[in-house]
Amino acid sequence: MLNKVVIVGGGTAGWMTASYLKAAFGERIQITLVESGNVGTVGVGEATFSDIRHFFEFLGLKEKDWMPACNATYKLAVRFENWREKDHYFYHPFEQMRSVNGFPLTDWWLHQSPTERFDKDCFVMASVIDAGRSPRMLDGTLIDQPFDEGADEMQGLTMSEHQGKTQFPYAYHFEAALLAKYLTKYAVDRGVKHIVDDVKQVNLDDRGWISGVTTAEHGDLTGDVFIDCTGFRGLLLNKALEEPFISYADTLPNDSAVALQVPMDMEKRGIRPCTTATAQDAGWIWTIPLMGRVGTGYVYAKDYLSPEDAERTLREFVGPAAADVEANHIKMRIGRSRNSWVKNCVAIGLSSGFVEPLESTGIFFIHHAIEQLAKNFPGEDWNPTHRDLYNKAIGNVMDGVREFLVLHYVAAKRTDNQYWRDTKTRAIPDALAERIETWKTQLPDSETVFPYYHGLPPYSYMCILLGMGGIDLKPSRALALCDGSAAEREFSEIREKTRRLTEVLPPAYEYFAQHH
Ligand SMILES: Cc1cc2nc3c(=O)[nH]c(=O)nc-3n(C[C@H](O)[C@H](O)[C@H](O)COP(=O)(O)OP(=O)(O)OC[C@H]3O[C@@H](n4cnc5c(N)ncnc54)[C@H](O)[C@@H]3O)c2cc1C
Ligand SMILES: N[C@@H](Cc1c[nH]c2cc(Cl)ccc12)C(=O)O
Repeated sequence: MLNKVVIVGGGTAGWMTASYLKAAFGERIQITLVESGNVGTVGVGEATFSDIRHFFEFLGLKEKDWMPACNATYKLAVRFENWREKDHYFYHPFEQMRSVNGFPLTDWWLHQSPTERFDKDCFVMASVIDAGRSPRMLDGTLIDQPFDEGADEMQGLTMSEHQGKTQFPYAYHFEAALLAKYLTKYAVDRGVKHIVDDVKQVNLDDRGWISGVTTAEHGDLTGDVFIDCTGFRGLLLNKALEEPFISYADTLPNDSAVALQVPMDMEKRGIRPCTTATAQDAGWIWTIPLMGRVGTGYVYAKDYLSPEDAERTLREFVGPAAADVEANHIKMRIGRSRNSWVKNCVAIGLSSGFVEPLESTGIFFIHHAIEQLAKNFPGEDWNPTHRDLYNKAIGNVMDGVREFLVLHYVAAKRTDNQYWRDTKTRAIPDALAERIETWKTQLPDSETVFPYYHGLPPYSYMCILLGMGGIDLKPSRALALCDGSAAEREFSEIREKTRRLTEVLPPAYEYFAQHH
């Protein structure tokens, strides 16, 4: 039986993989994780998809177990500011899209336009976020939802099995370093062998498969399956096995980031329960509220802005609270490895691939890869079908997310400088150009978005198209022939529900002050 796994790298990818494989295979698998004491982790990665609750659930962890330990907060949406024009914002929320008479409510919105805010008209959460509320009452109940932790009929499903069935109403923000620490304990308590040392060499056998890795002080580590979680370095997959990296730079030019972790009194500041992405002259700034600090960073294209200017802009954006904080400058490798599983090596995390963090997809990619690895775990015959299925799934997830991100820039109305004008003339994936033409007269649905699982449902595309404002959209022609009264009732029910929820839900800070 293949049961000796060596994981190289102890960032979010390494520890999530170690924890999940232990939870999946228990004593029947031996895992050694080696991480360097000299090479640090990337040090960012704080916002998630809502799907990550399937990960914690798989590990048998409840919010109360891990959230306080990671200074975690709730994320109800991404809030996009200034992408259309100055002082404009809209939300991409975690909330199921309603349908009326077979048409998505956003289509009715284009037809009837109750107000100029599609997000507030079509979703309850937009106003709940504006009011700074927690989606849970102080006693922990999740308001107005058909499911909850532990009582969710979606338990035990993988992410792709879940998609389209229900939409959980929130995701999380957390401190990446604290999550890695939490998962280290989880994994080590369950038998994962933890070595802190530098891998100096990757050893190949006659067939070119990995036979072991040589460490500085712990000798050779041998195994059956090697997981490359070494981050942007791709030490095993890209360096030792020479698997090529396919860059997405031609369509997604942001290749750099500068990050600050700014301590703050959140009681005074309050918690806005969402990630904010504020458009800038050469990219955008993320703002992620955690308990005790705000994580922030400027994602930009080096062709348009120097690291010094990016840091200066970010510091001006944050204000005096960041004066004593050291900046973390990061060069991002955007794209994916041609194949993430080659021979007996599987790359997970930044070594497999990465797109800029605009929709918080990094940890989602890791989670997805781990689910796929567990499902396709190799047997002694190394049947290539498992590897091929895995590689297809990983390639599709990343290519699909790339299309979704490119759409943000194509659809953003801003054209006020060269950076933003270039977003309208740069090449985009062929299929996306065709899809956008379709969406101008028929909002995205499951037949017209990227056709393989990539984590984003059609309603996410609708939010970006409607919010960014640069593409002219028309409602379905058929709506002119339909009776619109049911849609009007739906809009007024949303208004009513919004009013009620913003009254009864507690402020997000108050909720965490009590629960952490
Ligand atoms: C600017 C930015 C913002 C991001 N924001 C988000 C976000 O909001 N949401 C999200 O989901 N994702 C985000 N991500 C992605 C997220 O940070 C990563 O997906 C996640 O941290 C996983 O990183 P990793 O574990 O692959 O690599 P790393 O954190 O880089 O870890 C690499 C590990 O490999 C080890 N290592 C390297 N070389 C050796 C060696 N020779 N020997 C032994 N060990 C070695 C290191 O010690 C380290 O432990 C962001 C990424 C960037 C760059
Ligand atoms: N499967 C994802 C899809 C998703 C639905 N809404 C959002 C909003 C944002 Cl900001 C990211 C992702 C998503 C999920 O449910 O998390």
